[in-house]
Amino acid sequence: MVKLSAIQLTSMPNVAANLAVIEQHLSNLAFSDNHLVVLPECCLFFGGKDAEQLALAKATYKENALIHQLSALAKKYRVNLVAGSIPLYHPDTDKFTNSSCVFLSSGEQIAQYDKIHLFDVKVDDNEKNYLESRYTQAGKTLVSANVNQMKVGLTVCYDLRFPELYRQLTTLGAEIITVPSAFTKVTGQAHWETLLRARAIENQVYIVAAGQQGVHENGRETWGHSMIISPWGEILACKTEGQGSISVDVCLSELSRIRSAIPVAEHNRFITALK
Ligand SMILES: O=C(O)CNC(=O)[C@H](CS)NC(=O)CCC(=O)C(=O)O
Repeated sequence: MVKLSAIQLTSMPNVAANLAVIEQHLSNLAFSDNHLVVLPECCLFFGGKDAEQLALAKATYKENALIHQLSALAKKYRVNLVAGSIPLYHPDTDKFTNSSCVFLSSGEQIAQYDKIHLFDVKVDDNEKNYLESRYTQAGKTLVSANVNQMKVGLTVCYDLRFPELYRQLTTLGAEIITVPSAFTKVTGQAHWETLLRARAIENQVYIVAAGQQGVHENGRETWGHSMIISPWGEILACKTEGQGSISVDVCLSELSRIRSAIPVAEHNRFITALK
């Protein structure tokens, strides 16, 4: 058995305040090496002015401060932590990567995934246009992490709309795929649950999706509805609104049962080349 948790946040443009909220939620969760806890996208800084994330990434680059703070939390609360995403400075381009970092319960960092698909999109909400690529450098590489018995594939937010990424992570062995997010209220209402359940069903994986939710300091509204979904597509837990955590105990042998009953990986005529 392993335990999967997602923490939903209404993050502010203030690292210390967000760390305190994360710490409060972590302190309510079970101490266990077989526990995977997922935080939302931009968990340490969200809802500020456009260039502020870049400024934070630059200011914390030398000492790797954001990584150290998250590592300390994973160690203190003895949980394996998929720390949603944080901005990490990329000097070559003078931008930052929107990076999902994985820490073991020892505090050791074992993975960094840089968001591949950037949200350059027109959405009919307060802000209308999003241009994530203005300050963000897109990642290029698939990343998975082995966390004890858990084979975890990493994605971030808008990546959810690109099923090829999920298929490749699954083909490379992922059994749990994490989706730290800050979906807009408008697109979340229309698409979030359907996309998450489809990714879980088609790949026969557990999905742990942790969202931002609420009205943030810059007026932006996020959808929340953090969810843990089974490889059969069932919503095992959901937090619609507010900050807080959801947790479920799952048995990873459920995966092999579903995968042998409906062997889509074997039947798939497109993925042979990837194997
Ligand atoms: O820019 C920041 O401050 C942090 N990054 C985000 O909030 C990102 C990029 S703007 N949001 C998404 O990817 C939303 C995707 C989404 O809502 C959808 O696919 O419908």
